[in-house]
Amino acid sequence: MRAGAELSNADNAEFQDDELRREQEFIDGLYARVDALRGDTEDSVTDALAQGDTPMQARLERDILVAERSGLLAALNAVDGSLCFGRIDLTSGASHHIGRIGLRADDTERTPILIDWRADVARPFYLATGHTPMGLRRRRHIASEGRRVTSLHDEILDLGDRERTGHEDPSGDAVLLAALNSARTGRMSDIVQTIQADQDRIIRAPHRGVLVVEGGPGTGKTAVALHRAAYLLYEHRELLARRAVLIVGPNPAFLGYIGEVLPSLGETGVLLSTVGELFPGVKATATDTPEAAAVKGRADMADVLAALVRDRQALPDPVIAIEHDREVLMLDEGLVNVARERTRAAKLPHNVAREHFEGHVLNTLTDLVAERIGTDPYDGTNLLDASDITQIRDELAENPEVWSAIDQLWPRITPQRLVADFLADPEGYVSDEDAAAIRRPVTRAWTTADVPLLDEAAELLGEDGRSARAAAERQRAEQVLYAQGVLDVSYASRTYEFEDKEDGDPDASEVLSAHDIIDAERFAERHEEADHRSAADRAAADRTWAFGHIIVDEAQELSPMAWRLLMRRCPTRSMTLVGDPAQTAEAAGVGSWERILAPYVEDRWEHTRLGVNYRTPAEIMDVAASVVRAVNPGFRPPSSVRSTGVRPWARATDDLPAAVAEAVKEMTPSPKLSTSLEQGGAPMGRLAVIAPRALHRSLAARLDGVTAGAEPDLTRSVVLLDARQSKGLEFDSVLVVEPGRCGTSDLYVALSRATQRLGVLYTGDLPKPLADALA
Ligand SMILES: Nc1ncnc2c1ncn2[C@@H]1O[C@H](COP(=O)(O)OP(=O)(O)OP(=O)(O)O)[C@@H](O)[C@H]1O
Repeated sequence: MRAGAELSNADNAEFQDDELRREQEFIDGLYARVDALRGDTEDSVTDALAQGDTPMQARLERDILVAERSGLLAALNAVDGSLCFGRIDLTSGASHHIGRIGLRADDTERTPILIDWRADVARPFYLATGHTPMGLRRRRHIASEGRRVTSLHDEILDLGDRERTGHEDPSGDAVLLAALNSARTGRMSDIVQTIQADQDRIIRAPHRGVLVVEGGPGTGKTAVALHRAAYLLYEHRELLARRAVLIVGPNPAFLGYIGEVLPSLGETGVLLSTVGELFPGVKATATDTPEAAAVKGRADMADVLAALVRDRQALPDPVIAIEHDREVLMLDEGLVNVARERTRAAKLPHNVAREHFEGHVLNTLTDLVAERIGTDPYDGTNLLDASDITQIRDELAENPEVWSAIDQLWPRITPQRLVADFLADPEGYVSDEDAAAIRRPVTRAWTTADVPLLDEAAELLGEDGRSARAAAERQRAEQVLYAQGVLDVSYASRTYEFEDKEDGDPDASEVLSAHDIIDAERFAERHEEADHRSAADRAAADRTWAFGHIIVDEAQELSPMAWRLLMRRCPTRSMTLVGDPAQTAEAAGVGSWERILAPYVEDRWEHTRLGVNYRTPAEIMDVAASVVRAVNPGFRPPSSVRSTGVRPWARATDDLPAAVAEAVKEMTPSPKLSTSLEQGGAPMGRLAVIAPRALHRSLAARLDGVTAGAEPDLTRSVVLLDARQSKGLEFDSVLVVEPGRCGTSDLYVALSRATQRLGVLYTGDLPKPLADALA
């Protein structure tokens, strides 16, 4: 580095090269440390796995070590090629390199050599400004390709400091703009190198309570939510590794799109899911009409389901006759009503309460029998003693007619049965119009809007204590069987060895086999303890799991019933909700955060806003905003951080498939562009054709290699989507087809997906706001 003297061009180039070389050397050292750590970790995993027949306890410890080390290995592998991206030089003379993970030197002090971006020490990298330098004199962004440093971008934060490196970036945003202008890959990438100050504050907001992050298209809500998950996992590692973080997204394609961000930050302990996947054992494969989804999502469905359950707790009409001991017992409405009210008073879920109801009915019938056979004809007193009564009760409990009456009056019900029956015959529980919207045959597959109903039903029904015990017993028996199988295998292999070595006489051996020291019961217990699935995997299989933190993306879309489900999964209410009310598509969605949250946290939640659009250039955002402004004149879209000078266009056509095919050719990278954008022969640019679903078949027929359907492959160069599917995604170029057939918010979403180019194709007339904006 030199003081700011004048340099010749040649001197300057050499000076810059020196600086680059020094940085490269340092980063080579970091990679050498990573390689060494990786080697050690791999060796310890291999050694542990090679410890064949160790005692059980040692084997458990080994499994834990393998799981932990494998996680570490995954993190080390994930950061390879993008380990270090920044450096801060402090006025104190210290300097720190910032990276995706933290590293320490292999010396006795274990000196930190790379600071994790989430550590407090790294914070000035994101927040310092010339106005508030936070003790920094310089911030450096380091750009790399793989392990090779390609350029340095320095910002001088202490204006009195005259030392220069030759890599000064006076605007301070070259790295950000390069990231925003880079070709899309079909997978979201992390933004760890260029997190902006307002985003950083949200990422590091305290863990407790509900935080709502609102912002228009492209303001980085999704990116911020994912980095917040990584930050919380770092800051509250112990709690969140145990309870896991749940990230809820609108559809599987979106989850695929964001799925690589957290692993690239070295974090894997997160469950990504749609609401439709949150009831273990059910996969939502069918689709509701918007009307049906809206009815099913309404908060009053909770009351409807509660009423359905109560109605299953029936009364005899007017009496059930039970043949017992050559007599007939009359179980009438009055008697059952008493048993039912006593059972209900316990306020237990229906299936759990069933045991109580059984008890009350058996007692009632016992009284009837005792009265008949035990009453003294002279003074009316009962001559039976306690053991007689117990015997009568036991005999009644053996009578299948008693059980058939109980099954009729208080049946065991599964959530699936309750919801399927309701949807097949909803009359009487909802209005005729709503019933017409949701009615469907019992056999149809589940939809996303059914899942919160199933979950609500599961809460109301609970698990019958007896069947829960039976299930636990079954599971235990399976484990014992499994353990028996393992022991048998070990026994068989022992015999084989002995036959070779000891002439087939097993008893001649001094080697103990597993059979000798442990039986299947004990082995099963050990096996149970050794459930080393990650918390995220266990959470995915457990409907009643309480997550440590929940992040909801596109939160504006969720129905009140979906919120009930999510709140049950997060009793601590540690949540981050991100969304944009202007992009609400679902009729079931709730219009205001107040209304969503009041039932759960009253007004105890934080609201924060992101106002800069990093995705959509100003030229495109103006067009997108015009659509919302037509219905809401006061609407203010987020301001775009860049403009490209490329104007969006609109063309009329009377042959849509031909016009789309032509436009797709124009909008996929030109040969000139593709030389710079191609990598490994595959064009980097991605184009989305966003068209009404009814046109997909005819359009796809004219587009070679296009990907479409419910879960399109977003890494392909041309993707065909409808507006709803495009939510949350982004592409280099977007072609919107027949905008007049989209609702306002869907069209706003579709028009705001492009990072570079937007074209519009239509038949007939262009909607007026678009015609004005594109004139
Ligand atoms: N600080 C940043 N540095 C680099 N890129 C950023 C930054 N913030 C956001 N981006 C990029 O801007 C784009 C939009 O971000 P993101 O998808 O998170 O926005 P969003 O608010 O969720 O948008 P939408 O509501 O339209 O889905 C992404 O490509 C993201 O990587």
